Amino acid sequence: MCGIVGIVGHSYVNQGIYDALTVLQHRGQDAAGIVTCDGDRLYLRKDNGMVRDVFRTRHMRRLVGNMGIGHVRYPTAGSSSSAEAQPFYVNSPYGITLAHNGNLTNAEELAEHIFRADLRHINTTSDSEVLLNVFAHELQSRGKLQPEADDIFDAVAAVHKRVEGAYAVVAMITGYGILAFRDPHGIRPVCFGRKDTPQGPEYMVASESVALSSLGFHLVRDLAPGEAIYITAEGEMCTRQCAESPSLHPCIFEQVYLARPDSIIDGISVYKARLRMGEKLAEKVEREWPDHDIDVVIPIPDTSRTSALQMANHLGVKFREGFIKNRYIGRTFIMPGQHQRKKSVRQKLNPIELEFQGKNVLLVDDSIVRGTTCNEIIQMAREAGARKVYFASAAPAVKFPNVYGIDMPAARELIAHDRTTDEICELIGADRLIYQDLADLVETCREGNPAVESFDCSVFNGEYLAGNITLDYLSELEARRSDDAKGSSEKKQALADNEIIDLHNTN
Ligand SMILES: O=P(O)(O)OC[C@H]1O[C@H](OP(=O)(O)OP(=O)(O)O)[C@H](O)[C@@H]1O
Ligand SMILES: NC(=O)CC[C@H](N)C(=O)O
Ligand SMILES: [Mg+2]
Repeated sequence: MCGIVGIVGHSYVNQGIYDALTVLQHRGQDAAGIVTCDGDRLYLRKDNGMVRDVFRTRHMRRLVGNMGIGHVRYPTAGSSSSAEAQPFYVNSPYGITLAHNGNLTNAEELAEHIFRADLRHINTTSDSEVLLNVFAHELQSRGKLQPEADDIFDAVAAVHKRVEGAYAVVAMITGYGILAFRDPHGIRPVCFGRKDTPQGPEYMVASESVALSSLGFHLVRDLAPGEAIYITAEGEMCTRQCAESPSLHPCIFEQVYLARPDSIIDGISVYKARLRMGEKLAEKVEREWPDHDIDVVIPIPDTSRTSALQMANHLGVKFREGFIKNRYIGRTFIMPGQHQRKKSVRQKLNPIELEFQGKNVLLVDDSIVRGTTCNEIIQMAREAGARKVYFASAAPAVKFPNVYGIDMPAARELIAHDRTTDEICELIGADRLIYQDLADLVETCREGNPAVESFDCSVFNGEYLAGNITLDYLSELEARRSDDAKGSSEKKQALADNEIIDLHNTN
């Protein structure tokens, strides 16, 4: 779940893209990049790190031009080397740069085919570089000296036929315009907005609507599954459906954890969906535990705050901020290694002891994935003097790997995989554990937009709608990307860090 952004404006877009990336920082903390286009020249800056660290004033000054795209990365394929920071670039045809949120499930076959049949060289292990080369090949094969919107949309249609998995993409065609498209299952989000200026309209595409509103663009709508939008450098905009049988199955984990609460995704206010998650969870407690003895509801900051607040309201129990978050530490779940994630929970959250002493506390989190957070937090609550520590998750048990852009590659790393709720409860050291039911979670999200008939719930139910996800695929993914596997490839990554073969990257 990286963050993508693209702007076509009437003045330099560097600051706007930078600002949008800071708003999307919660979607990826590993690397950031911006490429801008001025006439027929591109200017690129990308590196590992948070947005504020990657772009210094000197870089910003050199990112000139009235259109550009940007990316914040949370790796789900390849390595976390700076060589795989995005946007990626190919020089032919026209010069194309591309940034991608999602994960291709047939990247290996495609890479092989691109080399053998399309005679294109891929220099990294990133699936996004593969995607760029498939698109470039398809656009090149239209054979036009000057591409028009229909040529570009035809190339997207051909990409949809070759590529499997999840992809929300923004790409820039040097000198011509900016393109964005969404996979035919609409798994990862992407929306577009417009701002009217005295010089004419400006357009922006982004992973989440919050990036648009914070830059003064109004949300026009989400891209439909399979749909593409093309905005020329002159500011003309058109859209086209490029997939043969599109159907919308947005990732439900965006609503649970990934997205900011102030975003609206596929017509669903994330904030309201999270409020409803809290309400449903409270109803479950009332149903299954009518004589509960909870004294206080305490959220695990940040993401669970909205659900926990509503849960407490509904139960008629006090809501208290029992953990204070160090605002300078990012999200722990999207950090690359288990050691770092574990250490960060303690650095990030600190208890206010008086809220725990002698009380039966209900700790509420949005989800339990590896169990890193709840393990530490329950221990901290006990150390702070809690009498009983109950734990509730606004999402159901995460039991299956994700293959669509969330880095959960190994079932055995998931605390709920092959375990009952009682077993998990014991393992995390809670006095009671309550999970949301999947049907309830789906209802809380659908209520926001009943037109969304189905969600990608694969991490909860193991049903993979896009791509051919076999047991072999999953075990191969686990072997390649589990924490152990990533650890052993660290040395290779360090070497790769010095191997960017790309546009001149501003130092
Ligand atoms: O079971 P785990 O593997 O620990 O994963 C789940 C936890 O990770 C996330 O928090 P994170 O710190 O990433 O972000 P937040 O501050 O937005 O809650 C999520 O909100 C849960 O708290
Ligand atoms: N989280 C994502 O969307 C990742 C995009 C891409 N698969 C990468 O690893 O760079
Ligand atoms: Mg959290």
